[in-house]
Formats: sequence, structure tokens, C-alpha cells
Amino acid sequence: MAVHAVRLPATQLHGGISGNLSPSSRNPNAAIRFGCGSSKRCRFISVSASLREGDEHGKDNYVRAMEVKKILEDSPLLPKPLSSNQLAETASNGSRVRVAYQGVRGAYSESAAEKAYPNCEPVPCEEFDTAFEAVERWLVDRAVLPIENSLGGSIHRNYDLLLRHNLHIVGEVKLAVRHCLLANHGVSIEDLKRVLSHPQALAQCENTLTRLGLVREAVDDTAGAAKQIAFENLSDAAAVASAEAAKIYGLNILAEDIQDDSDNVTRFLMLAREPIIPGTNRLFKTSIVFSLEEGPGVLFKALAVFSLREINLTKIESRPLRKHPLRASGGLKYFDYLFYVDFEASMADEVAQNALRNLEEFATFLRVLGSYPVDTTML
Ligand SMILES: O=C(O)C(=O)C[C@]1(C(=O)O)C=C[C@@H](O)C=C1
Repeated sequence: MAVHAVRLPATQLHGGISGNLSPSSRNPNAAIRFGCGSSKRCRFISVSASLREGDEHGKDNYVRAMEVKKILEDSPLLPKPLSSNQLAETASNGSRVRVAYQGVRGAYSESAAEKAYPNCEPVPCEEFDTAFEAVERWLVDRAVLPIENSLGGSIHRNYDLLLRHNLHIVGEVKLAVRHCLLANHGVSIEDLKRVLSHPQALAQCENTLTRLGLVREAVDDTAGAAKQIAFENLSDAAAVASAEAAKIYGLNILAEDIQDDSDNVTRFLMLAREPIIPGTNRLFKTSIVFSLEEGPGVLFKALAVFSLREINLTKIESRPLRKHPLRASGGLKYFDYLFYVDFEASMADEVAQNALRNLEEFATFLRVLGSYPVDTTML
């Protein structure tokens, strides 16, 4: 018997399609069937067709089902299942993948989106939250958001949002960040009193900005600072931003490479609605978040599940458990935490599965945020 099936989000089904497809009661062996993926809310509709060999009667129905299946699969609205070797893919209809990032044109996040998905259509968002929501609401295909910087440390807001939203980490991309001091033409370093930029960028240029004695002003993103300097024609202020932002907003580069260390790298996460299927064909990393009971050595025990199996940890971050920030124990109140851990193994590796099974035995909460290929371009 030949069986073919396709699954698609219920929101994308149009009346016309369902009208054409009714199961044949006369010939159940050559039926086209609909099924609902979830009992509470129909999130997915599946269309399947089957035909017994030699069943001439059912052929028409079967051919019709195959035609519909082809239409549905070719539809630009249909999500293409992600796979680990398709990280730089185009959308299913051949159009450019739409990638949300926080900031305006010329932000480092835009460059990261283009590095992660070459030839994509970067979509600027005002807030990190908006980028998460844009993916969840199908307005864009992916989001690329900063998570940590080699000088400035973690971008805590994005750690918190990873848990609040239901997206999956499908990749990471590392970007060398080279900051410039930008000002309007005719403005010299001696004219400057203040400097505008993203807080992370200001922190990464701490030494230079202190030496210049400039008052720091935090804005939403580096390119936004450049835009403001240009649009308001400011003559006492500069922006810390990229050379690309200088080009876009017509500013002059007063100084290059002003970050405190020449090796200034920001790591971005690639986020999608669906996880990728982890592989073992290349170096993979897995990101998880968990919480633990209070007590001596509990974190030590949690980390031991990895060290006992020779699994290398690449990052650990603790964040307040915002739903229950305080826990009472023995008449005392303790702060309660979530632990975010990245480890170097794929969820397809048995050793990683065993480690998480072990952790699950005593963790009060555990979620896998994604298992994805390591960006080795900067190693
Ligand atoms: O403001 C920008 O251009 C951004 O893309 C944001 C951001 C960040 O949040 O860390 C990204 C890379 C640099 O580390 C500085 C700022």
C-alpha cells in the first residue's frame, strides 16, 4: 500500500482545499483523510492518501490527493521542516528568508543576521521581545539575537526571553565587533562632550571613552545612535557604531577599533519556531535551562552529570527565577535561580541523553532550548 501524508498548520488551510477533499466512504482503501493534530486546539491538519496495489477503483481519489499534497507542499505559506544542514536556507518558495533582529539598519545584529542566513531579508525590530513575537506570529521566519559578548558578558534580557517564549535555538553565529567613533562632518574629537550608543557597545569601549572624558548616553542600538547624531545634526556628540552605520547615515569616522580588546566577539542565537534535528556529523552544542532544590552541593551535583561523562561546558549563566524569586527554607529566605548551561554535545549523542536523564532525576525543572551546530568560523 502506498501512503503519502502532509501536515500543515490549521491557520493556513483555506476553505477551497477542504471542499475538494472528502474521504471516499465507497472506497476506504483509496481515501483522502483529514486529521487534527491536537485535541484542544487544532494546530495542525494532516492530509493523507493511501492506495492498495491493484485497486483500480481508488486511483482517481489517490491521484487527486497526490495533486493536493503537491500544492500544499509547494505553498509558500507552508513551513519547511528544518534540518541541521539547512541553516542558510531560502524559504520554501525560493523567496528570501525573513530574519528579525533588534535595531535599525547598520546595527551589528543586522550583520549577524546576514552572516547566519546569507541572502536573507533582515527585518528590523524595536525590541528583543518584538523579534521573538514576530517569529511566533509567523511575520518572519527566524530571529537572530545577541546573547553574549567576549568583553561585556551576557545579554540577560535575551536569557529571560528564551524562557518566556517558545522558540528553539537552531544555530549560533559569532561576529567580530569593531567599533568606530562617528560624528557629523566638520566635528572633531575636541568638540565632543557626549557619546551615544547601545549599553553593551559603551561597555566594550570603556577605556577609550574614559580617556576621552565623554559622558555616556545609552540608546537602543549602535546604529540608532548614529542615526540620531545625523538626523539631529548634533555637533557635541558622537556615536559608537560600525563603519557600515557611518556609510548608511553619512557620518565621519573619527576613530576606528576603539573597543578595549581587538578580539571583541558577540555571539548571536538563531531562533525558529521548530527545532532542528540534531546530528552527529559535525560539532554540536546544546543549550538547556534548569532549576534545583536548595541545599549544599546541589549545583555541584548538577554539573557533575556532565563532567562524569566528559562533556565540556561552554557557558553557565544564572538568572533569578522571576515567578518565585524567593524560597523559604529553615526559617530563612533564599534567592531562587534558573541555570542556563551550554554544553558541547548533540542531543543525538547517547552520552548527552544520559546526562540529561541523570539531571532530570533531581532538577525541579529542565528544558532543552536547542541542539545546534557550533559556529567554528572564529576559532
Ligand atoms: O546595537 C547594535 O548594533 C546591536 O546589534 C546590539 C549589540 C548587543 O546587544 O550586544 C550587538 C553587538 C555588539 O555587542 C553591541 C551591541
